[in-house]
Amino acid sequence: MLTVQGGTPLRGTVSVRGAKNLVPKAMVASLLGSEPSVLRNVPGIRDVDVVRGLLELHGATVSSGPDAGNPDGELVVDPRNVESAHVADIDAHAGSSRIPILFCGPLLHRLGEAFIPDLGGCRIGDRPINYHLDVLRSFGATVDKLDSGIHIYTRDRLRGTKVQLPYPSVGTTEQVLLTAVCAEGLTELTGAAIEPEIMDLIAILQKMGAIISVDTDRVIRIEGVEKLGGYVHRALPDRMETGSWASAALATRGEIYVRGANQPDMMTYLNVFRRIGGEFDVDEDGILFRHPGGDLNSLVLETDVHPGFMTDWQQPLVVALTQARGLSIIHETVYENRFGFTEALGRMGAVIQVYKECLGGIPCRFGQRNFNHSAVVSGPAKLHGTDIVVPDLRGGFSHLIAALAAEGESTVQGIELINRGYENFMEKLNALGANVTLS
Ligand SMILES: CC(=O)N[C@H]1[C@@H](OP(=O)(O)OP(=O)(O)OC[C@H]2O[C@@H](n3ccc(=O)[nH]c3=O)[C@H](O)[C@@H]2O)O[C@H](CO)[C@@H](O)[C@@H]1O
Ligand SMILES: C=C(OP(=O)(O)O)C(=O)O
Repeated sequence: MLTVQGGTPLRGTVSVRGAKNLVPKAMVASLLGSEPSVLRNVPGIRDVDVVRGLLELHGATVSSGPDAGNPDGELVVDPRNVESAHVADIDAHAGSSRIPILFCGPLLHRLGEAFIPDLGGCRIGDRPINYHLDVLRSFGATVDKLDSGIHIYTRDRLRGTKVQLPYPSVGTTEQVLLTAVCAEGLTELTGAAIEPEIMDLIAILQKMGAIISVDTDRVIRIEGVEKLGGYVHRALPDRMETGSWASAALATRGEIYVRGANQPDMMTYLNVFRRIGGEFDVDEDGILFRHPGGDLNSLVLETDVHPGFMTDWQQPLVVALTQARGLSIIHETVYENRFGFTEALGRMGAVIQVYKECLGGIPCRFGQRNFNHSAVVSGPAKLHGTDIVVPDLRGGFSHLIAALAAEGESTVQGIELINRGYENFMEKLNALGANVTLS
């Protein structure tokens, strides 16, 4: 449990490393190669440990790692001895992250079959995998749902296909990429997601020998090749963590320099940060985020797929908006259930009302479907400490910064969930002058 004494502005420097939404997938991609791959800038987060464990279960050798002796966060994955799709304790990884579903393409190419445990990840909506399974079927694989997970297999080489996504799903776009690169012939994906982490994955696959073109209007074409090699790659920085610290600076009236932050990937966030009244300076090594003093501005915001405002930025920003003058309206259009964390904020004194209606310009998939996916925040609210149980990764970080912005003491339980996406967050909080103690 964490005890937080709030009310002190966070000031100082934190470093961000490779993106949680790229690094584990880059590790999976290494399974497609005939030689070892080297990934740099790997953060010490739980999602990386989970994928490392899965790769080792399948027979890959994973060496180095993000420890004190490895400041560059280098990870070497040697897939040459991968020979097992059905690993006895794969269920030990059930519920730990979303990544296991992305092992399908590489394992089908290498071994002709894959066993996928039940997936984890944040409980912020139903998170079905119907698009993934439809895509795998369309490449020619057979999908059997078992009590313990899913068995996917093929006797022949997978064939290129045409896929049209009903929604630009990040994971399904990655599923198509990781499967199509070694399938026979051409794959055309329309309605693709184009998040920066996907572009970085495409860069990795190209280094391995893949032929992938990203056309206009969310169309990606992949020409399958017979064989891929290894890669050497430095992962792009984590824009979700960058946005989280930026929101923490606003919420606590502080000033945080995020070393490693990359402006091009933060464009949309930075525009919103400036509209709220936040100030920032970009230099070669990172971005300095600061509270301007005085009042913040309220605003109307919709989350969306890239290049829109990313859903993973939403929860920490809501905490900052509790301190803005006036009414802010947030319409969450990516996940149907991402406002559960506001209940604890309400107990801390925030004034937040959630609505089932689409309170935004774009009617989204969740309108008329009974999901609380819009929120109205009224501020500025004086926050006070309370007892909190972390609900999910970003919700947990948001609770933490709310506790740091609040007057008095809070207790936060379940902080292990935060390790899934924030490297060394306790050390970083201490470096920023936060008054937090672990017991
Ligand atoms: C590990 C990782 O990279 N996670 C990110 C990834 O999640 P993830 O890849 O799981 O998110 P998706 O983009 O696939 O999901 C977007 C929407 O599509 C729906 N959907 C998705 C797949 C499917 O088969 N059927 C279906 O209906 C989902 O329920 C959701 O409403 O992208 C999200 C959107 O940027 C981010 O919030 C997550 O941090
Ligand atoms: C929703 C998130 O992640 P995941 O898809 O891994 O649950 C997130 O990082 O905010």
